[in-house]
Amino acid sequence: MALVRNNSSNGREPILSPRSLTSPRGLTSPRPLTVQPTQEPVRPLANFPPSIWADRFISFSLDNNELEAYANALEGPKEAVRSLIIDTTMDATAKLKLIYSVHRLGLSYLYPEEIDAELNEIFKKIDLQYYEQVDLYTISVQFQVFRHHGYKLSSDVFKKFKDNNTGTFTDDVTKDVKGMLSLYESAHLRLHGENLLDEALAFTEAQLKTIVSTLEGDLARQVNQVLKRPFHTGMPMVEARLYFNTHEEDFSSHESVVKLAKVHFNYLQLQQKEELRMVSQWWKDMEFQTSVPYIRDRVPEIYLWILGLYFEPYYSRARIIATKITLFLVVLDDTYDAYATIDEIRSITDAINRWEISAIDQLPEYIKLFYRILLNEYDDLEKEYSKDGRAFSVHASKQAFQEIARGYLEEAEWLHNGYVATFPEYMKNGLITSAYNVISKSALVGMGAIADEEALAWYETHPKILKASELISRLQDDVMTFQFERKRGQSATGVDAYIKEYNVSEEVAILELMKMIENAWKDINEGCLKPTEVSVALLTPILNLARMIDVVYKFDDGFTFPGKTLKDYITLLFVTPPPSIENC
Ligand SMILES: CC(C)=CCC/C(C)=C/CC/C(C)=C/COP(=O)(O)OP(=O)(O)O
Repeated sequence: MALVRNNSSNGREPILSPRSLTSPRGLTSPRPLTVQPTQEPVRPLANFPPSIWADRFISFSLDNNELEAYANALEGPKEAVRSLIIDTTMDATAKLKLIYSVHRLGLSYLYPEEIDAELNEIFKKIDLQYYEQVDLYTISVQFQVFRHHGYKLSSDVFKKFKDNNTGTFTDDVTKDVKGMLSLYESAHLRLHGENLLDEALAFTEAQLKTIVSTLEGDLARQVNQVLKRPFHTGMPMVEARLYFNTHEEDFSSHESVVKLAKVHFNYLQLQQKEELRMVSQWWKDMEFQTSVPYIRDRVPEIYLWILGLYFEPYYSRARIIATKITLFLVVLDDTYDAYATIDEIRSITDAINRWEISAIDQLPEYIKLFYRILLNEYDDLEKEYSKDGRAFSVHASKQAFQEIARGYLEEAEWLHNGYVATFPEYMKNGLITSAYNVISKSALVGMGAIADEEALAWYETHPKILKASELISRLQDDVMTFQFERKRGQSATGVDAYIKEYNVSEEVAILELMKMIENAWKDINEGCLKPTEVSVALLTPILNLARMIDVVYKFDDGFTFPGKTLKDYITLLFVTPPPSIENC
């Protein structure tokens, strides 16, 4: 949340214009609108920057023949890469490098069993003595490839790079830029107690920053890229495109990998542009831009966020559902933070908890259309998923939505009463308002058979990895937005709660919260190691939610002001043509 508090009504258009009362889905207001000459209350308007994209993505027109042609073109290289992965004549070092590249290019979901079988076989036979003979780059790649896939290769493999006398890293490390870069990537996979990796991260970061301006070509691009964001905390789809552009030497010897990556990028871009068109059209048809014009109008940004959770083609329906529900969250969050009065917030929260259309009468005019659409969308989902016995996931999403409304109300009550919560109190509510419980549960709705009742039951236990992802979301957002929130008179942030609780300076509070975020990342890394509590397919969206917070909030409030990172990412994925497949 950002921008300066603005208490004037600002000469805005009436919130609910007659046009906004009808929609193609028959969402007509039950009563004719009579304009009451009531006095407009003081509202905490934020004047959010408008959408950068306007209707740009609505005009896309999918050519199904083209999509099908790409789908067919995938088959050949897909099988050729499969043959490489299971090739018994390839030595373990080459095999691990291949699997590393396949993973970084976003292709490992095509071969889950083959890759696991290969890694399992190699991991069983690993002799730590082997690592005494090999260079830093090779060790780092192997360390990452094992940890990416849940195998806990010991961080002791890096021990030999530390000088026992000085306790620092050896000169050989400093001279090996590629090795350092790869060690830096590896260190982000650290677990609790892996002090060597904590030190390696600080050391390599400082070294790479010192030398980056002296480098040229791909190496310079790679180092700049990793310093901005290492693979492990990035958005998988974007990381795949960047890796393809700057690490060609890693995989160019395998022609089928190059070809597969190219066709795959082209296929996915078409599919995703169509999905983005669908949600953009829906948003326009639902007339949110006119009924709730005070919110952050961020359809491509929210679609990107959800694409960050899962990009696999078979989650297309899941992405559409999760995007719509997350857009509902934006409406709710901005209504509570940047428009409604406290009485209106109480009544909206009550209506969301009653969840029945008759509750619409208690709502202020401006939010009635939203309420109707919210109930309709969930009704449609319930009908759609009841057919195959999956309505339980829709109910879980709805309950989480009701819970977050109560969480937002709690924040609003604190603010209304001028109360700064204790830190534990803040965090209890803050994990709810992180929105990640709603989003992760909503993400399950369209995922199909793997998101069964057992999977949901695991989510309901509020596992450590989910808590960690929520904590990262809540605190990374707070650290980047608390100054703006304060300016707007919003003091419900973790930074203020921490300062009050522990009577420390702002700097100390921020450092402590950053440490909590680091520890939460270690929890996530541990939760992704074998044996995992649930399947990797269910864990990955939770890991990816944490990654998306890093993407959006690492440098600034990238959601309120999406003109930097998110604009670049949206441009790269949905505007810039993917690598050409001519001559493939
Ligand atoms: C909290 C957070 C980063 C959530 C991310 C998940 C997500 C996409 C939620 C939808 C609503 C949203 C964009 C909240 C962040 O804005 P904000 O900074 O105004 O959130 P706040 O009002 O909860 O601080």
